[in-house]
Amino acid sequence: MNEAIKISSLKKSYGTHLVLNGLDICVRQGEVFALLGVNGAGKTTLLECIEGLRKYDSGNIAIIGKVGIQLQSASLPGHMKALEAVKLFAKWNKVALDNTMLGALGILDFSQKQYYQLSTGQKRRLHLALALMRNPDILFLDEPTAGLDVEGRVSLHEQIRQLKEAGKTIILTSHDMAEVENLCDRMAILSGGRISFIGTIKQLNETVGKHYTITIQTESGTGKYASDNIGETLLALLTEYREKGETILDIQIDRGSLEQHFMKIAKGE
Ligand SMILES: Nc1ncnc2c1ncn2[C@@H]1O[C@H](COP(=O)(O)OP(=O)(O)OP(=O)(O)O)[C@@H](O)[C@H]1O
Repeated sequence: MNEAIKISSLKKSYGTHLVLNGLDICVRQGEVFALLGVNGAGKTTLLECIEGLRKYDSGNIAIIGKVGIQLQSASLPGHMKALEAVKLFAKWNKVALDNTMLGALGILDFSQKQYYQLSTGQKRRLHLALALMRNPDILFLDEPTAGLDVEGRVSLHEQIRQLKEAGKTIILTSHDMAEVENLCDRMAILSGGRISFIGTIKQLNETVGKHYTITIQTESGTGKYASDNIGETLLALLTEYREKGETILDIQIDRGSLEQHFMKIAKGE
């Protein structure tokens, strides 16, 4: 598959604080790609470097296609009506209004409302519409569903899926693993200035999926055991408990949620 973005040896510091320490990432055309990491890991910094909004110290970023950006903390003048903003952006970009796109994003429902009157979800949809104005090939979404209720989230997910179907490459940051699992083809986890994992959800599960926690409850207490080989460990534990003459009351085997796996990798454990 062709590349939409190719990043090599990217470094960025704020003063003495090294935030991106030599990143190599390829994003393929037409995929939904997530950037993950704990607060302060450098996701926004990386996005802004790719978008050309922030200078980086060294390395290379190649972008193949037209870019649209939805910033995390975008804002418009409070008294500007939604439709006025849309018309202004269309004029700037020298494009005709795309009523189909505006209708699909639900902008026409609140087009006469002033910006300050819009809900968080309506603002997000408006900013997405503005980002789509130039009909970009590559779309950057910085935490697109943060602060949205369930309905807003579901509707934005549907819009992102439709944009993918229309052939767009989408790069988003998120803290929500369920969202990433639902929407994204691949992801990169940033940790300590480096990429600690890059791949699909399936590959993430395969990488970390063999770490089990076994909890065994007996009359004399509860024992917790970590294992990479569930069959062997369980057999050894059962034999040990039998030899000690302890009656097992309950056994629980926990494979860990995707969220837990992510946190371990993101924290560099
Ligand atoms: N303009 C700046 N000047 C100095 N330091 C900054 C600046 N912007 C970000 N940083 C620092 O760089 C690090 C990475 O910040 P960044 O916002 O890129 O992280 P993030 O992963 O997007 O975090 P979050 O999940 O909280 O949005 C943080 O330690 C932050 O304090």
